[in-house]
This record gives sequence, C-alpha cells and structure tokens, in this order.
Amino acid sequence: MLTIIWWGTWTRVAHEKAITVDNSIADSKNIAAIVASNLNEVLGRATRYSQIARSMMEGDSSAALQLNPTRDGERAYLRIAVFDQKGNLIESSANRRSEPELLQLVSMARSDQFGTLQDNQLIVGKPARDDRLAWRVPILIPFTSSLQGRGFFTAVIDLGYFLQLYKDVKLGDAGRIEVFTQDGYQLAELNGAMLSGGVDFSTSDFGKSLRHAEDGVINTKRLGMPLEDIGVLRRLQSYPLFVVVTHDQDYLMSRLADRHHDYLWRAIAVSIALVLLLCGLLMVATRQRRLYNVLTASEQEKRNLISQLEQEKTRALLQASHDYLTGVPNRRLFYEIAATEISRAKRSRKLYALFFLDLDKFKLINDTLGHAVGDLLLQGVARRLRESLREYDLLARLGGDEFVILISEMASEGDVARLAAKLVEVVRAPFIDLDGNDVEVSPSIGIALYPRDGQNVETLLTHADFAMYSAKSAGAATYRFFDTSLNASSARETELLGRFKRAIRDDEFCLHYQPRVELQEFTVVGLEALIRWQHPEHGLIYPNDFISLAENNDLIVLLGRWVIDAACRQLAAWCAQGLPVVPVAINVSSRQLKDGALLETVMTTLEKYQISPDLLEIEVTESCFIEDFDTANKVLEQLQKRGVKIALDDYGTGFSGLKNLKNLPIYAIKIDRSFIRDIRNDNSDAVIVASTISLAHNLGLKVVAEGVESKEQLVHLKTAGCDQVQGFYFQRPVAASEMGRLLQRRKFRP
Ligand SMILES: Nc1nc2c(ncn2[C@@H]2O[C@@H]3COP(=O)(O)O[C@H]4[C@@H](O)[C@H](n5cnc6c(=O)[nH]c(N)nc65)O[C@@H]4COP(=O)(O)O[C@H]3[C@H]2O)c(=O)[nH]1
Repeated sequence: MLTIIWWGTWTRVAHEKAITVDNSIADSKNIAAIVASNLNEVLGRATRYSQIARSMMEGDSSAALQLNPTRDGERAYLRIAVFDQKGNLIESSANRRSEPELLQLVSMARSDQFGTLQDNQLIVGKPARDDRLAWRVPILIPFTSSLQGRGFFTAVIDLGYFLQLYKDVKLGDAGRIEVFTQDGYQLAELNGAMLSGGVDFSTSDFGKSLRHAEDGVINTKRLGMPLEDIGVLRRLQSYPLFVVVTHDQDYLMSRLADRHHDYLWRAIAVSIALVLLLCGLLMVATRQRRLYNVLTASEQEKRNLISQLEQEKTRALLQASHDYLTGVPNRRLFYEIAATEISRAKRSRKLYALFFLDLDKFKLINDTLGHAVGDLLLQGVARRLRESLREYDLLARLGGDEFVILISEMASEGDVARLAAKLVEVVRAPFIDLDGNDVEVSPSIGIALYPRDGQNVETLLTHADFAMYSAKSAGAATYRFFDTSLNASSARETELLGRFKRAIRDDEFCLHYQPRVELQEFTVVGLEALIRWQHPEHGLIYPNDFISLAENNDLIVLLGRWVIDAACRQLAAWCAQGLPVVPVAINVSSRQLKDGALLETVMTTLEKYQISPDLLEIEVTESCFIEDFDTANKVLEQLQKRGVKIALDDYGTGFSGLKNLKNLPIYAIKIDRSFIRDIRNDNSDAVIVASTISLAHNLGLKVVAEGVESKEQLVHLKTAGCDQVQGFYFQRPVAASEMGRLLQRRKFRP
C-alpha cells in the first residue's frame, strides 16, 4: 500500500515535471521563433540599407539621405557606414570621418578572411572587446555597383536594444535569450533585465555542438554550469545566426514545489496514518494472538484438569468401590454385583451360596501383635480366599475381619459344603512372617443358599450372618448353613454378651450428649447423656441393641454405674476446662432403681468428682413405677431431696394419666417423640401434646418435647406453650469433645 502511495506520488510529481518541461519547451520554441523572426526582420533591413548604399554609389544623390536609421526610427541600428572597394569611407550615418571599428570588418572582408564574398551576404563581425557593450555587433554586406564596382555596407547593430524588448518574458532567474553566430560565438544574452555577450564558445563542446544543431531542443549546459539546461534553438531564416531560448529549470520546478510539497505531505500523512493503522492492527493482532495463546493455554489447562478429574473420578470410583486394604470389592460394590448376580440366578437352576466369613479372635491378634500385623493378616486372608475361588465368584470385604463371598452356579449343597470346608482349611494354614510374626487364625463361615434362604442380597446376607454366629457358637473354625431354627438375634446377643463385662472394663462404652433447649431464648438448659458401645468389630452400637440385653443379664447396674461415673467425670472435665456447664441427664432403668446402692453410687460419684447434685438429672420411664412403685418412688425422692432432679422420660407411651403424676418426685415430663413426629398433620397428636402441656403446667411440671426435627414442629410446640425441646433440629447427640463449643455459645438460633 505504502509502495503504491509513494509510487503514485512520485509518478505524479515526475509527470507534472515532465509536462512543465514540455510546456516550457513549447514556450521556448514560440519565444525563439518570435525572436528569430524579429531578428531576421531587423537584419533584413540591413539588406535594404545595402541596396540603398549601392544606389548611392551608382549616383543616386538622394540615397545618402535614406541611409539614416535614426531618421527611420530604427533604434537597433546604432550607426551605418558605406565603404568603397578600396576601403574608403563613403558615407557614415554618424557623419564621422572614419569608422575604425567598421573599417576593420571591411579590411577583413577585403582580405578574404570570410572567404569569397557574395553580394548581399551578411557578415557578422565580433564586437570590440568591451564587456560593457559587448552586444553591439558590427555587420557587413558586400554589394556591387555598376559604376564603382564592389562596395561594403556596414552597420553596428545594438542586439542589446533588440533583446531588451523581451525582458518581460518570464524565463526564471537563470533563463535567457541568446543570439549566436554559426560557429558558436555568443553575440548577446538577455538574462532577466541583464545584458551580456561577446563570449566565444566556438572551441567548447557546447559551441561545437551548436555548429551542427538543428532547430529544436538542445542541451545548453556549458562549462562551469552544474546542471543540464534545456534550451530551444532557432536558426534565422535568412542569416547565419540563431537564437537560443533557455528556461530556468529551477524556476520552472519551483513553481511546482508548493504543489509537490503538498503531495509529499499528503503522502507522508497517509503513510503515517497507514503505519499507525498498521501498528494498531499489529497491536490488536498481537493482543488477539496473545489472547488466543492464553485461551489455548487455558483450554489445554482445562483439558488437563478434566482428564485429571476423570482420572481422579476413576480412582475415586475405584476407591469407593474397593477395599483400600485388600483391594477386593467393598460392601457397596458387593451389593451392586451381588444384586445383579442374584437376578441372574433367578433364571438359573443352579445353586447360589452366600458365605459370611469372620475371623475368630481377630481382635486379639490386633491387640497383641498390632494393627500392622492385623492388616497384613487381612491382606493374606483376602489373597488366599481369592486364590481358592473361581474367577467369577465374588469376594468382598465388608469391614473389620468380615468377608463375604457369593458363590455362583454350584451343582449341590454338598459342593458348597466342600468349598466352605476348603476355605476354612485355607485360612487356617499359618501365615508366615507377618511383620516378623507367624500367625494362625481360623475363620467362622455362615452360609445362606439362594433361593432357599432368601430371595435378595439383604436377606441372604442377614441369614449368612446368623449362620456365621452359629458357627462361632459351635466352637469357631468351622462353617454352618443357615437354619431357620437359628435365632439370629440371640446369636448376635450371645456374642455381645460374651464381651460385655470386658467392654465396660476396657472402656468400649462412651457417652454422647444431646442438648435440651428452652424455647424463650433458645438457650441450652441441659444435656442428655446417651450411651454408645464402640465395638471393635461391629463399630458403633446404639443402646437399643444392648440396654435390654444388659437389663436381662444383670449387667445394667454395672453399666449404670459406669454411666454415672462417666457423666460426672465429664462434668468435672468441662468444669476444669472452665466451660459454663449445664445439668447432665442420665437414663436410669427400673432395674437400677431396685438396686439399693443407686443413691449411694450417685452421691459418692458426685462427691468423687466434686460435682454439685443439681448438675445431675435422672430420667426414668413410666415402667419404673409400674414394676415397683414404692421402691422407685422412695429412691427418687431421696435423690430429689439431695438436689438431683428427676424427669419422666418417654411420656405418653405408658400408663400414666397425668393425675398419677402429681405424687411422683419429678420436676419435668418428656413427651415421647412418637407424638411429636406427626404433630403438624395428626390432629389427635396435636391435641394430646397441647393438653399434656397445659395439664403439666397446672401440676407445676416443666414440659420437654423429644425428637424435634423440623422448624414447623418447633413453631407448633412453642405456640402450644412447651418449655423445652430436644431433637435433631438443634443438635444430634455428639461426642463430649464436640460439646465444648456449644457450652461456650449456649445459644441456638432457631
Ligand atoms: N428420630 C429421632 N431421634 C432422636 C431425636 N433426638 C434424639 N433422638 C434419639 O432419641 C433418643 C432419646 O433418648 P431416650 O428417649 O432416653 O431413649 C434412650 C434411652 O431410653 C436408652 N438409653 C440411652 N442411653 C442410656 C443409658 O445410659 N442408660 C439407660 N438405661 N438407657 C439408655 O436408649 C434409648 C435410645 O437412645 P438413642 O438411640 O441414643 O436415641 C436417643 C436419641 O438419639 C430426633 O430428633 N429424632
């Protein structure tokens, strides 16, 4: 683009210059033609004067009078003189006696210095060496008169005067009009108003070139001139002279300069604009490029991230579906695959068997040899089991030392039994050098068969679990098929019972705490201690699974003591931490009330931990009073007297009409959560709760609603006038370590 602009500009400039030069040449040609024509005319008059001179020499006496250029107004002729053939002056227009300047020319003519002369031939002489008037040129025309023979007409012509007539022609400072003789002698030069002349170029290149030049354009550069000059030469029609007109090139070009500067500036401006535009475009392009690169990079990064995420996902899925320790499927994957297998089994006539395998005394190994050995053992067991099974049998680890195996497509129960026996033996074989220890372990396997013992995975698993307990009861290191006569729960209970005392001793139990919140300011006014069993093999076991077991096996008193001790210990610990403690309620069962030592246990424990009695509350259920009203009443009254508050738990599920309560040593009732669950939808529940609250208040009892899970229930209870609530809505039961912050804060936002 820039090239085009500059090429266009230069072409235009050059074109205009060429046109100007052409115009100047045409102009010069016109001027040269005019000057040559006029000079021709001036010299033509010399021919006429020479004829008058001839008449004069032939005796025409009046002719002399006509040889007077001044009288004719002929101002280009300064003087006229006539000479005879001997060189005598016959006539002078200036009335001079001698004309030495002109005589010299006559003498040269007579001595044939101009060659053989012809009549009427114009001889142009060189002016006398006088720079001031160098343009005054002597001329001579020979003629022949009939009386006196040869005569010479001479004159001095003022070419300066002649050229001055053109002084207004604009040719520029160095422009000029010149008159030359044929051999390159410059007779006169008009340069502006300046006249000069008398320069002999005959020996210079310029002079030589003039000699053969035709009419038209010539290079008028001469020695000492730096530049070419374009001149136009025009020969005189009748005389051996020519006129050269030269325009001043600088002058011509200077007339174009403004316009050309304008072109130049425009070209520069457009170029700058273009360059700026280009730079702008370049910057935009660079920015775009950079943005593109950034985008590409971020796209790449995104792609990497996605593939990383996909890898993570695959890994997570693998982790989520496989047991990290043994690498076999975990419970989740087992359920998925087993469900598909069972649905396939429905179309098969073959037997499917689900093995529930548990290692006997695994905890002992863990406790004595350490977890590292325990882990290696589990890995070894998994490996052996896997190696003993067919490829399409499904082995999974449920957790701890529990493995399950889904055996598919077995021909008979006998085959299943043989496989189970083989697995027992395989696992029983010693494990050598587990972290430096040789370990022996035996498995107990429970077997449930499809379709006989269950139609789905859950049932089969439960029944295999029962069968496994049965195998353990049978002395372990064996297998058992599920038998409907098996009492599953008793098998588990038997196992739990087996380690109950040790669990109390080993502190496998712990207390979780749930806050009780009053409904005016939503302040925590108490905590309920709820027992949990952190079973090393079965995980966290909730009280419903072992409280009745403890009650039925005379262990509840022992357990109760542990609870009293643990609650007081915890209160003391919170106090020691400087936490603002609130009363902690513990659950006491009817069997504990019958224990004569309860009062003493409570009081000594309080004393042991330096806990004020009003920081301990006791929750009893209605059943306590049913079984042995007097004893319960007595013990509780004594406790109450010593400052321990009593609340009636699970209210509504038992016998008590409210009127029966008025004689009991209680300060509050806790409405069972079964009434609260549907309080918003079940009108009768709402009525029971509302009337309970109002009657309890009439008896001076506080009312606590249990199992509050939603805001709607909360609003309803608050509107009904309930004093306090407890439930998942505010807080699920949590470990003591998590209670510290709540005790600090003490308040909930509803
Ligand atoms: N669905 C639902 N449940 C809620 C909500 N808020 C609390 N709960 C649950 O309701 C039970 C309240 O205790 P509880 O009625 O005394 O009923 C207790 C109590 O009777 C007994 N128990 C707990 N700890 C002890 C103890 O140390 N000694 C004795 N003898 N019995 C205990 O075991 C029962 C069950 O205790 P947990 O399983 O801990 O169950 C707790 C608690 O987790 C709720 O919003 N929704």
